[in-house]
Amino acid sequence: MTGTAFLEANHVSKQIKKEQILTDIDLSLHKGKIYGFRGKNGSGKTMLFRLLCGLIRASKGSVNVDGKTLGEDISFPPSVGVLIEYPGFLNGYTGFKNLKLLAEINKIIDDEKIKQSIGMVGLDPDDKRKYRKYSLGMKQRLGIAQAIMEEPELIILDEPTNALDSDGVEEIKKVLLDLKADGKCILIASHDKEELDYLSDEIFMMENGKIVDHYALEGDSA
Ligand SMILES: Nc1ncnc2c1ncn2[C@@H]1O[C@H](COP(=O)(O)OP(=O)(O)OP(=O)(O)O)[C@@H](O)[C@H]1O
Repeated sequence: MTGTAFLEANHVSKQIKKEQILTDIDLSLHKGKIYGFRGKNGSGKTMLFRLLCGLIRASKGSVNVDGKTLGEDISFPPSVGVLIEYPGFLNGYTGFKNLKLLAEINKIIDDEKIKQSIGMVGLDPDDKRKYRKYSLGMKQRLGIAQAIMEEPELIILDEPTNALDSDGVEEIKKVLLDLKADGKCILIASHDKEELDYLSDEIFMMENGKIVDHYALEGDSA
């Protein structure tokens, strides 16, 4: 693909103690695309995502976002939405209140935008139930709303459709394709080959912390 990549990983490796977790990862990812990451449990998808969003640092190599190097020019990508494992939502607050607390960190969106994001993932923004009463699927939807509410340029989602019923999966697929059409750079890890193939422009296959295959999907939903 021509043009400057939005997110680049250059020979990235990660070692924790003696264990080699990621080895020589190269990525060149663009805006307006969805990238799917597939691999067995423990193949390194989550660790790679942590690294790309600045939560951990590479042992070797570098990650650049929009031309800036993580850990040198910037600590975190300037505009990123992340869903990795279970977000630390507070049990005693509603979904809206949880997102409002998080929105107060950056202060770039108002209540209306929070409610709109909650609605986009198929939840009721005015639901008075506390987070502890949410089903697993509702928690997952709220996690996605949290990741997209500030309209970040880079969206990193680890298993976004986990725990969702088939309606939920369809809703989230549509949300992700709309975000792609808006020019976001979207990374998704999933075990579901069919879902990943449907959404993605390119697939990265991971095995033992390495990218063992990388291919573009023809005739995707773009
Ligand atoms: N904090 C840690 N310290 C040391 N090793 C870790 C740590 N976290 C994960 N690992 C190891 O890193 C490897 C990659 O794990 P990772 O969670 O990235 O895999 P994954 O592809 O996301 O798996 P899954 O599909 O189960 O989510 C595994 O071998 C795991 O045991």
